[in-house]
Amino acid sequence: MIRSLHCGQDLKTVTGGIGLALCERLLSHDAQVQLCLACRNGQRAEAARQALLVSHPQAHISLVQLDVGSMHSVFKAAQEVRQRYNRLDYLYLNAGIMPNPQVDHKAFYKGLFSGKAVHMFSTGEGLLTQKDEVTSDGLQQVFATNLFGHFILVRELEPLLCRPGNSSLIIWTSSSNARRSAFSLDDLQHKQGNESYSSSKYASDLLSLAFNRHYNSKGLYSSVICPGLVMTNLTYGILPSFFWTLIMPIMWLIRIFTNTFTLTPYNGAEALFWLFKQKPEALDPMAKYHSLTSGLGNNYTQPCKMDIDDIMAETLYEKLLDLEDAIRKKL
Ligand SMILES: NC(=O)C1=CN([C@@H]2O[C@H](COP(=O)(O)OP(=O)(O)OC[C@H]3O[C@@H](n4cnc5c(N)ncnc54)[C@H](OP(=O)(O)O)[C@@H]3O)[C@@H](O)[C@H]2O)C=CC1
Ligand SMILES: CC(C)CCC[C@@H](C)[C@H]1CC[C@H]2C3=C(CC[C@]12C)[C@@]1(C)CCC(=O)C[C@@H]1CC3
Repeated sequence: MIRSLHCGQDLKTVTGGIGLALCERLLSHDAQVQLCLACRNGQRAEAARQALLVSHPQAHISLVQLDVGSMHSVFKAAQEVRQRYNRLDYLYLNAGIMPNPQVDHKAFYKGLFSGKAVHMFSTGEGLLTQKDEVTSDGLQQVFATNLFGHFILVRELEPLLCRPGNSSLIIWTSSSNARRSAFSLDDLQHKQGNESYSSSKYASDLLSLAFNRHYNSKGLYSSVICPGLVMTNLTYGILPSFFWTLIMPIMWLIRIFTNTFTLTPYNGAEALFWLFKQKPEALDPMAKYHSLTSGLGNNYTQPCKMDIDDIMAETLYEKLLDLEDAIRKKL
């Protein structure tokens, strides 16, 4: 029996985000798959469950309450999952936020004529800043939600993920916006800067590598994906949805030059779905798996080497273990 836990699967809009599209795709592929949706809002989680049951009435879908940005909630959710299940084959770490995003319009127009327009469109580099906040645990909110809550969750679910003779896979939804220069080992939480999103996603790339180094011998593997640019609540927070709808023909045009404009949650979930069909042992720990959509609308997954190294990954891992100790003492 395959069991799969997904963090951040709420149905917020009619279309839902990448997580919900993944659930649809998994159930269409294998109606027997058992899904456990870990969501912060009970009502929206139930709405997502009902939406999935409409197209897959026999599906096994359970819910667990989880606010991945709150460490108390992470410990409680992990305990609940441990009580309910004795194994997990896949853990999708998909929940992510980009609070108060600001677009640098000047940089955008400059970038258009710089000869680096394709790179700018595929990564958003230099275009976005965010304003972060502090959680009740005293952590930076983006760091806590996009990275640290997931780290604690994996550590707490270790007995279900590490089983002799069986391999399991954790899958991080990272981003093409992850950039080494936005991240500092001396400022893990990105207290000092205004690119907390990029920093947290780069940290998840590093952490995935560290997890592979520490857990492969126990049968646990970790992979990283990038969904491309997808129209979801996250992107509607950057520019209003009517604006994105208005410029849709321009985005289809840009897609001819950069296949990273996947645009729909279904397309964005391509790499998440592709990984589900792979043998964890065969995956490259240094690769980020990109969901891509061609100008003609065909989806495919392509690995791309990440700008990461073992020493940085190990240092990050050690620092997160120290922070875990401190949080455990506080709670
Ligand atoms: N859209 C895009 O272009 C890109 C997205 N990504 C990444 O894809 C992932 C999915 O985002 P996407 O579907 O686009 O955006 P959405 O905003 O639609 O989905 C994000 C999901 O994360 C959940 N979430 C956020 N904070 C928490 C929390 N504290 N606890 C539990 N769940 C939480 C949200 O739940 P709720 O409904 O309660 O808000 C929501 O279900 C994110 O990690 C994002 O960074 C990466 C590259 C590009
Ligand atoms: C004509 C339009 C396409 C103009 C839109 C300009 C920018 C707002 C966008 C260009 C590239 C986009 C991008 C993202 C957000 C919006 C853009 C900056 C992300 C950073 C969103 C979150 C991610 O994880 C990666 C995306 C990369 C590309």
